[in-house]
Amino acid sequence: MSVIKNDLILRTLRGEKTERVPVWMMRQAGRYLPEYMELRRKYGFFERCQTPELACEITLQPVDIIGVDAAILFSDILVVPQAMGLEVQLIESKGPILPNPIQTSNDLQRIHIPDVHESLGYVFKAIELIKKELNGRVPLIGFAGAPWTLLCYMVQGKGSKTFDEAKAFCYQQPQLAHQLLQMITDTTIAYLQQQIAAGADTVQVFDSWGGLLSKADFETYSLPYLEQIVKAIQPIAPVILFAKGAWYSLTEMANTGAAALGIDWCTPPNMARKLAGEKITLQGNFDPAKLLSPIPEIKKEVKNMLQAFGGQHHIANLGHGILPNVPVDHAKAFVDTVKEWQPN
Ligand SMILES: Cc1c2[nH]c(c1CCC(=O)O)Cc1[nH]c(c(CCC(=O)O)c1C)Cc1[nH]c(c(CCC(=O)O)c1C)Cc1[nH]c(c(C)c1CCC(=O)O)C2
Repeated sequence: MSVIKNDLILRTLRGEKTERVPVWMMRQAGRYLPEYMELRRKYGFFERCQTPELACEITLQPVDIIGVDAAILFSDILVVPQAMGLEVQLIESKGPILPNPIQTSNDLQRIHIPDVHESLGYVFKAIELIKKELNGRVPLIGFAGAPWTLLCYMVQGKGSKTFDEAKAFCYQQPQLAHQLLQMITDTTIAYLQQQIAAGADTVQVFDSWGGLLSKADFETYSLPYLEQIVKAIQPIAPVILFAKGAWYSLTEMANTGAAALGIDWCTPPNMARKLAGEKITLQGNFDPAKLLSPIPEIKKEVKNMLQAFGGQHHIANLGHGILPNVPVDHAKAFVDTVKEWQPN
């Protein structure tokens, strides 16, 4: 194992003070990069995920091109439902499609808690390769979808603005919903443990649709499962919880013992800090669409964001994934501004 030269993110996650704020971007390996688009023309989405050499090459692209302080594994949250036995297709311009979603207790019989070595071994191989190629330049972030967000896709069968069918499933058949959430949680814990065993230095749990639930429902259908994941994983590697839109439960999420909480751009940094407490690291929260502003405007707004977080116990990031139409030099301006900034 090589020593990590730039370990700013890991030190920030441990709650240490650092000489500057570290930075990475959600979905940093993706369509705004011409180098990614070139591989996208040649290989299918899951082919890119399942071929360790391709996953490795794509993971390293933003490290080499944009200069971020961490790599994030190139994969997708939907490889977990796939490993559990559901068919997942990724249709260009339509997003994910699961042709046989879960709707009844019979449907639950079609899925299982997989042996992650067998069904997701390609991910661990990719991680080993990435660690070798990174050679300690920056840490590697592993990840998984939160059980609630995966349930959304597994029940709705496709992307949605409201995930109303997934919510109806929970409200009409709560017992079944909890059974499914527990199966996803057990799979996710084993999956993240093996990502860490393969070399991931930290992991992020993406609850992209957490904010679709009321506080009470978030604390029924999402939080207890996030808590199980944190309890199992935090003793072996720092966990970043990102529940987009679920600002109302930041206190409860901080109480899980996670190392860091992701914040979206609708949650002001001072409010997030008040709710989450003084100790925990906060990550975020630049509006991804603001990367479409002129570069001088991006620089000004990034500095405002950094000042609002105060310069310590903060990992600079977007408040959600980078948009495909962001010019590369705008993404680079975001990263460079963070790297150059010092608090007043
Ligand atoms: C909800 C969700 C998914 N996947 C993910 C989430 C949670 C984060 C979020 O809310 O954005 C997570 C994800 N997906 C991908 C990564 C790779 C690592 C990274 O760079 O952050 C990560 C961390 C690659 C991807 N996953 C996907 C792409 C685009 C595929 C392509 O067309 O090349 C990439 C680079 C496909 C995908 N995968 C998913 C959707 C809805 C889509 C289609 C919409 C879209 O294209 O953005 C499910």
